[in-house]
Amino acid sequence: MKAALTLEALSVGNPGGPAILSALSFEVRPGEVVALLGANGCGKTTLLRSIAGLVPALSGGVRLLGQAAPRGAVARAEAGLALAFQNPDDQLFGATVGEDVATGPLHQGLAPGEVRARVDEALAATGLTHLAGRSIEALSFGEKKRACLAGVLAMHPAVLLLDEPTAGLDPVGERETAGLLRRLAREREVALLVSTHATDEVPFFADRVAILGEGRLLAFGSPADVFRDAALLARARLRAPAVAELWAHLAPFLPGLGAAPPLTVAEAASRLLPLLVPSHQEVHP
Ligand SMILES: Nc1ncnc2c1ncn2[C@@H]1O[C@H](COP(=O)(O)OP(=O)(O)OP(=O)(O)O)[C@@H](O)[C@H]1O
Repeated sequence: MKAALTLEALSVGNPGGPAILSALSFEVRPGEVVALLGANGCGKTTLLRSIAGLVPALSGGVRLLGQAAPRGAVARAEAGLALAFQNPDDQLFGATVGEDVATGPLHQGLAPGEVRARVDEALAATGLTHLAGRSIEALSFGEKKRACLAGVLAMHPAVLLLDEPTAGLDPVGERETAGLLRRLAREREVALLVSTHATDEVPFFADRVAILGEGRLLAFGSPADVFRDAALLARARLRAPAVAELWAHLAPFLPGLGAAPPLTVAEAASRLLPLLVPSHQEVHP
């Protein structure tokens, strides 16, 4: 399958400054979610802004849907790419939530009925329908983050870049957003590149993980591969999901657990129950 987004030896930094990340090469396929992980200040936002065309690359290239990406943010948006900003105040300009979410579809030149349908759909997906008429200034931080997500969803992009979409969300909202990202990828074939510090959610939404650190791409692989590499995580100032850390503490004393830790509570439960309750499999086949 042709990649939706391809980075070719891309080096990025702030205008006039040195490279923050050098020679990054990886791709995101249609229907795939790639999580972008790395410590504070490693360059996740800089990378996403550069891919979106807001900051020129220092060297290397970006391909969108198989073509060299056009220059500049507007041309890249027209080519099917959207970025939801880390700081909602950088993105939200409409008077009300509904007006703000309509901005993208209106710029796309859609008919009024289609714009309304896109807005309704995006607000429902992000749990904001009841706030459609509320002024942007009156929103809580978490509501603003959801409004940012709704705004990019309404544009129906082929490639969606999300900068910490779950930051500031309540725990249920965090899990709901993880599910929404999964569905977007599966049902609409969107390619998603998502920067996040929500380590415990990554196994729920990401197919592959890009680990950034030391000014470069340290690793690119499945959540199982990267989260089971303790040396890699230490180098990148990251940790595995909490349930995998618990497993690592227990495994030396309970050989039956096996070495490869689970990444979700559900996976841990299904592996622990037969050990702790031998009759479990007969009772609950
Ligand atoms: N306008 C700017 N001018 C100079 N340096 C900047 C500018 N914006 C960001 N930086 C620096 O660039 C580096 C990368 O910042 P960036 O925001 O991309 O990191 P990040 O990985 O997204 O961090 P976080 O996890 O804290 O959001 C940081 O050291 C930051 O201080």
